[in-house]
Amino acid sequence: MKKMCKILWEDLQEQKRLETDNMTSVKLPFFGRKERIFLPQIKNKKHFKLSFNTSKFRASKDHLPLRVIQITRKRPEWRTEEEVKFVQSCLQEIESYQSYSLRLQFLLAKVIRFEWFERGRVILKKGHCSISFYFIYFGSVALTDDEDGSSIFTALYPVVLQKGAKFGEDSLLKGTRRVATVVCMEDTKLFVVDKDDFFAHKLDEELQEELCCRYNFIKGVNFFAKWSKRSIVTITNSCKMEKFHYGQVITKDITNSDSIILISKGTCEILRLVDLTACLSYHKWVHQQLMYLSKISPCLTRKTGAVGRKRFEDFLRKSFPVQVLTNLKARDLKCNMSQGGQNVNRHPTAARAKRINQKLEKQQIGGRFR
Ligand SMILES: Nc1ncnc2c1ncn2[C@@H]1O[C@@H]2COP(=O)(O)O[C@H]2[C@H]1O
Repeated sequence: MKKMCKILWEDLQEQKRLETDNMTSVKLPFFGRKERIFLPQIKNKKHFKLSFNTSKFRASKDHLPLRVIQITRKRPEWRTEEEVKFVQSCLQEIESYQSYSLRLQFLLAKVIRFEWFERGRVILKKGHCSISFYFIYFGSVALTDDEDGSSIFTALYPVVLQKGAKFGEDSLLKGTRRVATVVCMEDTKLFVVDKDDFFAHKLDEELQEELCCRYNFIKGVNFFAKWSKRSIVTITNSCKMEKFHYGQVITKDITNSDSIILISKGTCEILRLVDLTACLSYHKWVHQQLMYLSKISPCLTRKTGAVGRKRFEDFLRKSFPVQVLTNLKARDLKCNMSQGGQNVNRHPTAARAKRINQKLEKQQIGGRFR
């Protein structure tokens, strides 16, 4: 609101100035500062109309809700659970933060605070004691070996950490000194976790426990059996835990993914679409199955009058267990039902699809014996 008033006031001042300069005699398409308030074609003074340039008020990429800043200014014990959850949801923008378990994310959101540094500002110095660690919400920082960080803007290939990264955690956990100087490459928004809060809220224990669990799990996977301890520790520190609920698609196309997925708990199905239209043995097999089907229920082929392809598709649909192809079936069902003029949810859940499917199958069976 303040911003809006300020812009209006500035532009009204501009209008007055232009009016005194006999602006009406000059054809000026813009009124005031053109990027702020736009005045459509001034022809008649009576039709002066102020209109807002909405792009000026659109949330920018680095936008952080004011409420988050207000909450993180409070002492950890004064933050309510709802506030902490709100901060946690906003911090999902930060990739390195996402790598923690939900429990740790919550604990971090309880103690985290916001800081903003301008370009060129040294955040921490090499050799100093570690008192906090940082998440980059927006901007970038560079690492250097010299204590004052002066070489950063002249170095050819500085190590740069971008939005989403974190730094300073290792020395805080190990109680060692800083191994590098960190300088802002641009105006940078950071979330900071202080050592005192970190240990007071037993985040170190939580973190160690989580890392230990991850390490043991990764070590137990056959694929990593021959990997060195150091490599496994590196993976442990860089991997991220994610939870998926029943029926949720983990990834649509794993071949395009740049990560590998390890299942620590539960099961998932991997569906592969294979084009068998040119495969003779497959057609032979289908033919055999259809022959068999027509033997055990001859009315099916005679009564439906369906063409081979339709019968084949029906057969395929029924030949897989319901839970295996729930999603495909749901899609198929949606299509079938909308053709029949029935009203179906746009995204039926797996359970619902299963129920509808069973109902349909029952109807079909009933139909066959009528
Ligand atoms: N090569 C690197 N790549 C990424 N981060 C680094 C690298 N070297 C140092 N850091 C980070 O920079 C931080 C400097 O302070 P710390 O030693 O506390 O922790 C360090 C790491 O988090």
